[in-house]
Amino acid sequence: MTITPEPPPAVPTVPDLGGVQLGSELPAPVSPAPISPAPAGAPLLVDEPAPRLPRVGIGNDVHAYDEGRECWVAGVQWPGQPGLAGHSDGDVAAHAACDALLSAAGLGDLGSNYGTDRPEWANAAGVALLTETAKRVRAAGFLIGNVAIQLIGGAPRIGTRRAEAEQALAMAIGAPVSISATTTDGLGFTGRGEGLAATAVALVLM
Ligand SMILES: Nc1ccn([C@@H]2O[C@H](COP(=O)(O)O)[C@@H](O)[C@H]2O)c(=O)n1
Ligand SMILES: C[C@@]1(CO)OP(=O)(O)OP(=O)(O)OC[C@H]1O
Repeated sequence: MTITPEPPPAVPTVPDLGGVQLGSELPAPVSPAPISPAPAGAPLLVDEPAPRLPRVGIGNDVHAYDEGRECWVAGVQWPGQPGLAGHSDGDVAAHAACDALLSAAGLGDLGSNYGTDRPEWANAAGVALLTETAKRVRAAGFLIGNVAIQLIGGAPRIGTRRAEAEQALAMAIGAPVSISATTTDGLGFTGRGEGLAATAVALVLM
């Protein structure tokens, strides 16, 4: 039986770039140095320092709105905005950042570090928890790279004071903090105006 080879797959066409060649501005690729196989009987473990890989951590927090409390979000007071319920000041942005840093450093979470059973943290400011968290992360031998936070909910509108809020939290951890926000387009508990949520990621180095 004669087998007819299938035609090669069609090469994707490249859009007309008006004479500009894709990749023409890139340096010529450099061939990697050949890697010699380890000689037979060589020990598998080499006496070299382990690479200092970055570690990421994730944090989430949610608090219900409480009109009777001052609104503290992302280390900043928001006059005229609904406050947040909680054992502390309910600053979801600072709390999510704490959890992300603790997670990156393998130091547990907010509850295991500052549980509601510890009266000394009652009504604590988010910035106070974050300052203490950064101290614990550094004491465990980590450098803090950065923290990124996203607020999820309608109020407060972080965009109106983003730089101020980022600076307040950056001062607390001694590293850059970026804050974004989304409203969820009216969906879910945040859309119904029941509360505010935040998610954060942190990067630390050993
Ligand atoms: N608490 C918030 C929520 C949103 N923003 C800003 O509004 C933009 C549009 O929100 P979507 O839900 O439609 O994505 C968002 O990108 C933020 O710039 C805010 O400042 N504070
Ligand atoms: C911060 C702590 C402690 O004061 O209390 P809350 O303000 O209730 O915050 P939450 O993020 O729900 O839990 C962590 C608690 O340990």
